[in-house]
Amino acid sequence: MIRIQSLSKRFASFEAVRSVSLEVPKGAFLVLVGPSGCGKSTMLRMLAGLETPTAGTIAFGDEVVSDGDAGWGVEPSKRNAGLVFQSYALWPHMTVAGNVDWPLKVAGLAKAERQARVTEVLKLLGIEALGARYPNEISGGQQQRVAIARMIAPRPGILLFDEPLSNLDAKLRVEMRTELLRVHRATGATSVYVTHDQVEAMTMASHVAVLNNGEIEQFGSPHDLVRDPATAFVATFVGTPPANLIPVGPDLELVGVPTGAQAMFRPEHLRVSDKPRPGAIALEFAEASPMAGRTMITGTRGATRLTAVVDEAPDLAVGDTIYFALPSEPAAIFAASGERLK
Ligand SMILES: Nc1ncnc2c1ncn2[C@@H]1O[C@H](COP(=O)(O)OP(=O)(O)OP(=O)(O)O)[C@@H](O)[C@H]1O
Repeated sequence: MIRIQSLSKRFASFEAVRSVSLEVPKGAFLVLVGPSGCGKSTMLRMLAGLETPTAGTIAFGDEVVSDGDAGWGVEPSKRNAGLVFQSYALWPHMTVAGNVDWPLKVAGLAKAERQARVTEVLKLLGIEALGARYPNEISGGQQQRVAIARMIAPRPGILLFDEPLSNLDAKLRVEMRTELLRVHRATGATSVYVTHDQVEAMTMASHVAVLNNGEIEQFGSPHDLVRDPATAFVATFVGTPPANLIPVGPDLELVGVPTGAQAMFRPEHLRVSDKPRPGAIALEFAEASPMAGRTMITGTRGATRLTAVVDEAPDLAVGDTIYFALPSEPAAIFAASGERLK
């Protein structure tokens, strides 16, 4: 179990993390997701013990490991937590087996026990054939597997990942997501995983915290976030594709909703046509891409950008006028400031 209470981190006058509180049970796969600079890495570094919080606490199970109010924290090496970064940081002069063995040696385990554990984790990561190779003799994807094997070898109760897949090509990244989840389950550990990629977050997480400007916009399951976004930011950040937000105003009048509020419409609820329809919004056709047997259509005009997912796509060239028809009721309404009204 990980419990974070009123956690803040200030660098000089800049507050990178602002009073974050959340709790996940043992075995959870928590993803911290948000745009660049939102404070994800700072959160992870505080969990690892590499940064001391300015205020608030972190507990792993019953043990408080960081106390910002007291200015105190348990040493990184004594937290029962393993960390994997985007760059693999393997020791180049050691073989794959040597790299994985290293933390066990540091922990003072007997040789026979170490050998058995190295074999076991190399097998779990599917790299048992690479034990005698050096890091420069294996691919990037294999190096990342070695880094993960090295992290889990001493059986940490908490696994911390900072964008571990972002150096891999797109296909390998998708495969490694599944692999990582398998390893996470096999270890029974509680994982915290940082990414800016919402698709990664939504496919891997048991719990997601969406961060923006150092604050939690929403904390919940991937399903909760898509079905019931708490803020306009979350509505347009998660989902494939994310929902549309349209300002209530000249393009869209809604009874009882003030001008300036924003109405949310899901891409699968929009209809498109190359012919004008009453109430439809005229945009310029920007792109069409196939998506699981359907077509995702995007239209733009100035700052307005709408996405629809449809069965039948009109035959249009880029720049042609396309009409987006909205359902009569929006799926949600947000204030101009982003908070959910309905
Ligand atoms: N040591 C530091 N000193 C001063 N400011 C810092 C320090 N570390 C981080 N920051 C600032 O805190 C904010 C959050 O940084 P952080 O690295 O946590 O963001 P992030 O969400 O991980 O971003 P990215 O996805 O780009 O890595 C940023 O504005 C960053 O410039």
